[in-house]
Amino acid sequence: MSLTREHIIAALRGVQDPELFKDIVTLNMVKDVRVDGGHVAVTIELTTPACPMKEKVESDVRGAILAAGATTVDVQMTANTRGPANAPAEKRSVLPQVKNVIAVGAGKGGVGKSTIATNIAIGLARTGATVGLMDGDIYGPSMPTMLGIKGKTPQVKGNKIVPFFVHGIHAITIGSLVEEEKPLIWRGPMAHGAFKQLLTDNTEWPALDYLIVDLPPGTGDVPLTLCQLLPLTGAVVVATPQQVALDDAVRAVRMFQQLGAPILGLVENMSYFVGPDGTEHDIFGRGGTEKAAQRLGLNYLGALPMFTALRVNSDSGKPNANFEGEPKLADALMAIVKTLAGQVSLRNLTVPTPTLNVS
Ligand SMILES: Nc1ncnc2c1ncn2[C@@H]1O[C@H](COP(=O)(O)OP(=O)(O)OP(=O)(O)O)[C@@H](O)[C@H]1O
Repeated sequence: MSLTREHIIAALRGVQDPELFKDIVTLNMVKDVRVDGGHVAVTIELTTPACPMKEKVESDVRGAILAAGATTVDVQMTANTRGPANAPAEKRSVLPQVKNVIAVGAGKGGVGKSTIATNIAIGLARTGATVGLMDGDIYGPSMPTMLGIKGKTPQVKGNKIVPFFVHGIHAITIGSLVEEEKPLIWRGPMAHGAFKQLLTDNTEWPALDYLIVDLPPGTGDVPLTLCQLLPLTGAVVVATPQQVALDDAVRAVRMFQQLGAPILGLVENMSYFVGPDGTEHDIFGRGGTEKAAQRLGLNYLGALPMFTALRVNSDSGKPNANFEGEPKLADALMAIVKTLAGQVSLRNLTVPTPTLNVS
C-alpha cells in the first residue's frame, strides 16, 4: 500500500496538543503535508512561537508519521498567532509586523514590574522567539540600567528610531531620549503623546513574535493609550504577596478588564527570600497572589523569589546572567515564561482579541 496525504492526516489526528487537549488537525495546526514515496514532509504551525511543548509536539508528529509507514520524516515547526488577525482593521494596521503585544502592569510602584517585563522578554528570546521590549514607564524608566544601555543613544533611520539590539532582544526606552536624572513631569495628554510616539509612530520595530510593553505603575493614561492603539494579546499583572499590594494589583486587573484587555495572568514577585545557604524565608506572605488569582478567576503565572543575584544582574545590566548562574532563579523565571507562552497560545486559539471603542 502506498502512503498518501490522507493517511498522514489520519495519523496526525492521533497527535494532541498537550495544552489544548485537542488533536492538531482539528486545531488547524497542520499546514502542509507532502508525500514522496516513503518520505513525508509536514509543516506544523504552533499558536505561540515560544510554545513550551514545541519539542513534544514535534516528536509526537514524527512518531505518528513513522508509525503510519513512512521511512523518513521532515517536520518543519512554524508559529503564527491569531490575535491581531481578529482585531479590527484600523488597529491591525498599526504595527502589523508584531504578532503579540503583551503589557506588563502593576497596581503600585516598586513591585518589580520592570524586572519581570525584562526577564520575560529575555526568557522568550532564549526560547528562539524574536522579541521587542518597550520601556513604557515614561515617568521612571529603569531599562537603561537593567539593559546596560545607560548614556547610549539609539540609531536614527530616516525619521525613526531603531531599537537597540541588546542581550538578544530589540529594546527601546524613553530613558535614552531624555536627560539622565531629570524628572519627567508630564500631564495626561503629553504622556499619551510621548508613549504613542515611542510605541508606534517613531520607532522602527522589526518583525516580532512578542512585543513586551512595561507600563508605568498604577492606573493612569498610558495603559488607556496602549489599549486604544493596538490589539493587545493581553496583560500580565505583577504583585507582591502582602495584602496592601494585592489590593492595588486587583485595581490594575480591573482597569485592564475595563479597557477590554484580557488578563494573561498574575505573577508573584518577591514571593520569599532565598538566603545564601539556599534556605527560604517567607517575608511578605508567600502564596497570596495565587490565592488572589483563584479568587478572581485569573491565571497564575508563577512566583519569583527575592534573589540577591537578580538585583545585582539588574543593576549591572546583565539580564542573561539571571538564566545562567543561579539554577533556582533561572528555573523560576523560565517557569513564568513558559506558562505565559502557553497562555498566549490558548488566548490566540480560543478567544478573539476584544475591541475597545474610546474616542
Ligand atoms: N525578585 C527580586 N529579587 C531581588 N531584587 C528584585 C526582585 N524584583 C525586583 N528587584 C529589585 O527591586 C528594584 C525595583 O524593581 P523594578 O524596577 O523592577 O520595580 P518596578 O515595579 O518596575 O518599579 P517602578 O515603580 O519604578 O516601575 C530593582 O532594584 C530590582 O532589581
